[in-house]
Amino acid sequence: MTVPELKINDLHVSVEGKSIVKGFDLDMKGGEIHALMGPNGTGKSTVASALMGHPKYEVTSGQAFLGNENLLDMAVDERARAGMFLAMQYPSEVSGVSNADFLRTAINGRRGEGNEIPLMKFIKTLDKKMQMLEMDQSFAERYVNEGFSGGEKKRNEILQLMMLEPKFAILDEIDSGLDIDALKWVAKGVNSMRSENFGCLIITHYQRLLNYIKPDKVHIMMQGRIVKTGGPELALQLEKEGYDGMKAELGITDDETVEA
Ligand SMILES: Nc1ncnc2c1ncn2[C@@H]1O[C@H](COP(=O)(O)OP(=O)(O)OP(=O)(O)O)[C@@H](O)[C@H]1O
Repeated sequence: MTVPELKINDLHVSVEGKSIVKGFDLDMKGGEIHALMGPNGTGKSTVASALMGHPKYEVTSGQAFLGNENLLDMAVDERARAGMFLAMQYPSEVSGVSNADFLRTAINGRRGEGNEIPLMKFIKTLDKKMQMLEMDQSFAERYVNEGFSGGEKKRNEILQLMMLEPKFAILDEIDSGLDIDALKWVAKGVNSMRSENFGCLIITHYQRLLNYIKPDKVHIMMQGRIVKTGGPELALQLEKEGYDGMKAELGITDDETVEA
């Protein structure tokens, strides 16, 4: 398997004609886990949606490559087949479709016709991964996310991640709404995926998650682009000083568009 590298150059994204992402650069080597932090409304989820090919998010310029594959040239399903995965900030409910059926269909969609996962292997794998996440087996038969609590939905996103084994995952605020124990199980699930063939971008507001999933790099995004990159200590600095402290350090004012 090729080691995936995610390279984003000077990405600009508009939503309903309004420019949101303004020159976003990111370079992630295969196997790395990075964290993306930034104030509300700065465009973190917009980057995620644009990379996954959401039609509402118009990439007006820039490039995004997963290995040699040009993501921006691909349809949504092609991006998923290429190994992209998004754990959503607000996971959708899919009424009438059981979690197990949903996962099996998604896995087979990626594997392609003639290469479907054998049923017994699927059941065993699902069992094992649900146990790892301390999810009750009844969640396999329940409709996708229907009636799930906020924390159960987030855990279900990680179950999808572990079952689909993508090359590159974006986890959008996977820690929001999780109690302390669930946070640990989610971190355990993500850490179990760690390998040189799996890259992961964790969008989060809280340093706490990064105590459990050690990132290789931490990026701070403001006003539509990354303004500072560092190691895990950057998240601690942010927690201590807040975004105002970071803005003062970088000389960013509220109305000003950050210059490249
Ligand atoms: N589908 C949409 N329609 C209209 N505006 C949108 C849409 N998606 C994003 N926006 C706007 O783009 C801006 C950036 O939103 P985005 O969700 O990317 O921010 P964020 O950094 O992820 O914020 P948060 O930390 O609050 O989740 C916001 O002003 C938001 O209202």
